Amino acid sequence: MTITCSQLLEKHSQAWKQATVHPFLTQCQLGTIQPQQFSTWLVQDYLFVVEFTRFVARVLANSPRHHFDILLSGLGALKDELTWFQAKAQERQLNLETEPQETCKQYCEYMKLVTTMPYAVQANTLWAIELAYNQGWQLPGKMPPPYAEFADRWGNQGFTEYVKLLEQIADEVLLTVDETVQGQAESAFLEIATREKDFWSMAMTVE
Ligand SMILES: Cc1ncc(C[n+]2csc(CCO)c2C)c(N)n1
Repeated sequence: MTITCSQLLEKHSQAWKQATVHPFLTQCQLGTIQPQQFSTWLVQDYLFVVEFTRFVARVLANSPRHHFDILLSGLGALKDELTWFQAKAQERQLNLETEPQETCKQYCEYMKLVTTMPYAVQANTLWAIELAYNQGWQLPGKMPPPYAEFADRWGNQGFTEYVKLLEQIADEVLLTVDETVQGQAESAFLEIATREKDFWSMAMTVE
C-alpha cells in the first residue's frame, strides 16, 4: 500500500488543522492581531524563508531531471519572495539582522536534517511546508489591510497550482519507495504540522 499526500492529510487531519487554523491567522482576519506580534512573525518568517531557500536548493540537487522545471520555478520565485519580505520589513522599520527565535531555529535545523533523508521524504516535506501557508492564509476568508496582501500572496490561484504540482511530485516518488521510507515521510509530515503550529504560537508569545 502506498501512502499519498491526500491520505496523509486525511489520516492526520487533526494535526494538520492545528497547523493551518491558528489564533494568529484568525486574528489577522479579524484585524485584532497586535502589530508587535505580526512584526515578530514577519521577521522570523523572513529568517525561515532564507533557510527554506537553501532547503529547496538542496532538494533540487537531489531531484531527478524531470522535476527540475517545477523546483526551479519555486526557487526562482523565492528571489522575489525574499525581496518582498525585505520591503515589508522596511515599511515597518524592522531589523532583519536579528537572531532567530528557538522555534524558528529548530524548524530550520529540522529542514536541513530532512535533506539527509531519501528524496521522497524531501519532496513530501517541501509540499507540506508550502501547503501549510497556502491553506493557512486562505482558510480564514477575506482579510483586511494590511493582512490582505499576505493572504493573497499565498492563497492565490497561481500559488495553489504550484502546491498541486508539488503534491504530484511527492505522490510520484512515494509510489517508488518501500514502507520504511513511506513511514519516514509520514513522520516528517507530522513534524511539519507541529512545527507550523509552534511557529504561529511563537509569534504570539515573544516579547
Ligand atoms: C513557517 C513557514 N512555513 C511555511 C512557509 C511557506 N513558504 C515558505 S517560502 C514561501 C514562498 C513561496 O515558496 C512560502 C509560502 C513559510 N513562509 N513559513
